[in-house]
Order: sequence, then C-alpha cells, then structure tokens
Amino acid sequence: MPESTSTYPHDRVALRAQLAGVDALPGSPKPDPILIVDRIVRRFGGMTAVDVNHLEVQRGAITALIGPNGAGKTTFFNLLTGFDKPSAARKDKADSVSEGPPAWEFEGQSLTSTSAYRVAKAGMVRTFQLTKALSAMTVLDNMLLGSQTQFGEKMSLSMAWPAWKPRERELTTKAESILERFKLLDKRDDYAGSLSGGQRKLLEMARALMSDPSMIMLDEPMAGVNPALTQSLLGHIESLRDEGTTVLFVEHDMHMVQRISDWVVVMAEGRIVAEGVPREVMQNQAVIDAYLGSHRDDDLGDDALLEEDLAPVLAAEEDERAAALAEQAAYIEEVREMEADETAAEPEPQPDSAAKPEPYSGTEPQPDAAAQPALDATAKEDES
Ligand SMILES: Nc1ncnc2c1ncn2[C@@H]1O[C@H](COP(=O)(O)OP(=O)(O)OP(=O)(O)O)[C@@H](O)[C@H]1O
Repeated sequence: MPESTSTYPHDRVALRAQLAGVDALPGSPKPDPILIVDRIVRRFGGMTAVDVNHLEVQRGAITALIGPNGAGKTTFFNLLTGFDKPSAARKDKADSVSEGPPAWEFEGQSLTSTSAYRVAKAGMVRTFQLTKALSAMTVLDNMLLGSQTQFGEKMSLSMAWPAWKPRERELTTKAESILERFKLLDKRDDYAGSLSGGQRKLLEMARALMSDPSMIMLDEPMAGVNPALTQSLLGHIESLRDEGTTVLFVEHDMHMVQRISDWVVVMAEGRIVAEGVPREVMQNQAVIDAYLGSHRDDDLGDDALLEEDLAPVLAAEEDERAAALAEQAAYIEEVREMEADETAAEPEPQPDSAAKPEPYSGTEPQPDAAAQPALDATAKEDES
C-alpha cells in the first residue's frame, strides 16, 4: 500500500471522530479531502444524469455512494475516472456547469477531463467486473494487466526485449504477493473464468491493487457474492482503509453500507442530496424521500435486481474497451512467445483449472470485453 504523506489518523476511531464534526450537508468540506469535485454535469439528450455542484471525499475513509437506480452513480464514477466526459455549459439550463467550468482534483492534481490512463497513474483506480475476455485469461495474466507500469512501458519494452524480463519477474512477484493476501495464489494459473463469483470480486480488487492506488473505487463490490465470501471481502476493504488507502464505493446493499462506511454520500436524480455518517444519513428526510421512500424496510441489496439493472450499462462499457483489451492480451501473448523462443525453455505450464474456457487468442472479436482503466488509456497513450 502507498505510504501516506498525510498526518491523517489511520486509526478508525480517530477518523470517525473527525468525520463526526463534519456538517451533514451536501458538498460539506472535509478535514483532509483527497478528491474535490466542482460543477460536473453530464446530460444524455435532454436528461441530466449527473449534476454535482461540489463534493469532497475524505482521505483514508471508506465513503459509500448510494442512491436509487438511475441516480447517476455509475455515470459519476465514469466521469471521475476518465471513461466519460462532462457536458459543456448550456446557457438555457440552470445546472452547475452554467456557473463555471467543471473541475476536479485528486491529491491536489487536476484530473479534469483527463484520460483514464492518467487518472489511474495519478493513483485513482476503479474496479471492473470480470468479463468474458478476462475470464479466458489466467488469474496471473489478469494481475499483470492490472499493472499500469507495465502498460506505460509497453511500447519501449517490446522493442528492447531483454529489458522486459526482469520487469516481468518483478511484476509477477508483486502479483503473487497480492494474490496470496487475497487467498488466490493457488489459483494463479487457473483461468479467471473458473473462479467463483466471490473469488472474481476478490480478483477484481486484487488487480486494481497492482497499480498501488491511493484511492480505490469499487462499483458494487458485493453484487453476486455469496455469504461465505462476504466476510472476506468486507475484511479486505477495511484492511485497505486501515493501511491508508481511500475507498469510494457504490453499493446497493444497505447492510454493508451501514457496516463498513465511515461516510455516506447520497445521490438522487444526478445530484448530491445528502451526506453524513451512516446511521444519521439513513434518518435524513431527503434520503427517505428521494431514495428509501415508502420502501424503507425493503432489503435494497437485492442482487438479482442489481444484476438485471446493471447489465445494459456494463455491456456498453465493455464494448468500448474491447479493442484496448485485445491489444493488451495479444501483447502478453507475444511476450510469452518471445520468452519461449529466446530461452528454449520447457513448454509453458498449462492451467490446471477444472473449468477451462477456450484461451483468448487476442485476435478474435470480443464483444463484451472490459478492462482496467489503464488498458483503455494505454491505447490512447500509444496513439499519441
Ligand atoms: N450512455 C447512456 N445514454 C443514455 N442515458 C444514459 C447512459 N448512461 C446512463 N444513462 C442514464 O443516466 C441515468 C443515470 O444512470 P446511472 O447508470 O449512472 O445510474 P446509477 O445510479 O448508477 O443506477 P444503478 O444503481 O441502477 O446502476 C439513468 O437514467 C440512465 O438511464
């Protein structure tokens, strides 16, 4: 985990004591914000999906972003991480953009409309669901794809092959260490597609950690996870926080939100309508009106509903990143072949998973591939 340069108290009791003194109001200033967002608006046709005037995310805290379906949470994540661009000001509409240009900064560095690669390199990394193309790669290759350093070095190293080998060894050692932490080391050579739902979630998180993020953004980390692995996932998220990594996560499961969040931000119809400590925010009238309403006693963490609602959004995201993923997967394959040619080593060990999908060749069309931010961005970097 990154060494924090802040004097921020990583002790949870001290952290919560600090947050208890923060005004429970939308856009309230935080004692030590790692992310500050101003005037970010996204419209789709005539519909405003996101209109956030001001938001500060506290360094070292676990912040939950909640809201009803269609509130704009995923779109907001996409904007912050460079996967979408904010809309321009429109004079005939009284939204936040009309009051000035959008701006957001992370660790004091402007990330406004920056590429996904640069966002990840700055230390703000999001997770993605393990999709078909990634499922057809081994767990270890998924981890190597998660290393932004690898992507940044891709072009030069492919031309200076001998330099790559020690780097790959270093990245592999790092990947194995993270996999061990997530109890996935024995799955190292298995195809990711053979993992259980909960193990996939662990792998998504593990992959994001390959780039040493200061802040990790989790999009519905508990969706599809069975109770057996829920405790493990919660424990890992809390451990990340305890080590100084800021966590921002979107979640429908209110039990989880109440249990692990230090702070809760509530979105409805694109806007931040409430903020506060978990117990209090649930009592907030704006939240009850906008989100919980008459269904307050319902279990809002219904995974079946969640997956159904998410499907079209995720499919769109996956399509956009398919080309970048194919390029990266082909490159990893190329590196493997170069290594085999050069060392005339034994044949590569075959993955020993029971459920083995066809290996991904890197050339076939991948309609539903998704990749880490760094993947998409590398392609952009390479173009430039
Ligand atoms: N590419 C798109 N084109 C048109 N409308 C979109 C697009 N992406 C999102 N929207 C719309 O923007 C609104 C916000 O969607 P978003 O997925 O961000 O909400 P959400 O809070 O993440 O919802 P959920 O909890 O159901 O995932 C919705 O009305 C959605 O239909």
